[in-house]
Amino acid sequence: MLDVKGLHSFYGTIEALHGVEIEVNDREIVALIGSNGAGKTTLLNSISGHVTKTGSIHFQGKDITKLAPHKISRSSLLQVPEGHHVFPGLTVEQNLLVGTTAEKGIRLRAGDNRELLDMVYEIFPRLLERRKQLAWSLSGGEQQMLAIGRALMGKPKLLMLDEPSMGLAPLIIDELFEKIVEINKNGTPVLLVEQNAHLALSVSERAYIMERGNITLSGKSADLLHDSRVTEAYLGKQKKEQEN
Ligand SMILES: Nc1ncnc2c1ncn2[C@@H]1O[C@H](COP(=O)(O)OP(=O)(O)OP(=O)(O)O)[C@@H](O)[C@H]1O
Repeated sequence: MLDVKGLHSFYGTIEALHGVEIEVNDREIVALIGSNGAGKTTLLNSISGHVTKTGSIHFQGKDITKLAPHKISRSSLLQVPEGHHVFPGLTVEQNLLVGTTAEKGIRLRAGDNRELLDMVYEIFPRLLERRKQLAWSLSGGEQQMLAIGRALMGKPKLLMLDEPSMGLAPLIIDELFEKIVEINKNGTPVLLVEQNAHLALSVSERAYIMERGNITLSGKSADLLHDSRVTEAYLGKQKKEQEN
C-alpha cells in the first residue's frame, strides 16, 4: 500500500530525515511515535509531497516520490495536518463539502455528495447535529472530527493523521480514537502520528519509533506496549515536559 525506502528529507541544506524506511499495509493502523522534533511531521509532509527529499515512496505500487502535493492527494493519499484546521467562517457541512473538491473539482452542493455526507455523519453524529453551525463555534474535539470528516469526503485510500489528540481533553481523545478505529474497520488504512505512545500502541497493529530523524525501533504494537525501551522513552519525554 505505502512503501517508503531510504528517505532523506531536507529543510534547505539541513537534513531532517536520515534514510527512513516504513510501510503501511492494507487495512492496518500503523503508529509513528517519537518525542518533539523527532521528525514525525516531516515524514508525513515528505510523503504528501511538501518537503524536499531523496529516496523512494511508492503508493499502491506507483512511484509518487516526485509528484506534486495536489497530485498525491488526488491519488487519495490524504493527510490531516496537526492542529484542527477547518474553515472557521464556513458551516460544518460546507467544510465537509470542501473535502470533495480535491478529487473531483468544485462541487459544493450537498445533493451531489449525499452518500459521502451520510457516511461521515454516521461516523460523527455530532457533526450532523451541528451541520449548520459555523466551524469556529465548535469545540476543539469537534473541529478535529470535522478535519478528519473532511478528509473522509475525499475517499482516502490511506489516511495520514498528525497528532489528532493534540490539545484535546482525555475523554474527547478516547472518543476520537474510537472513531479512528471505526474508520479503519470500515476499510481505510491509517498512518497515525502520535506523541502519546500508550494510546497509539493500543489502537495500532504495528508501530515505528522515531528519534532524531531515524526509525530506531519497530514491531507489533502489542509487543512494543510492553517494551521497556518504549516505556522509558515515553516517560523520559513526559519528565522533560514537566521540567519545562
Ligand atoms: N520548516 C522547517 N524548517 C527547518 N527545520 C524544520 C522545519 N520543520 C521542522 N524542522 C526541523 O526538523 C526536525 C523534525 O521536526 P518535525 O516537526 O518533523 O518533528 P516532529 O517529530 O513532528 O515533532 P513535533 O511533535 O514537535 O511536531 C526538527 O529538528 C525541526 O526543528
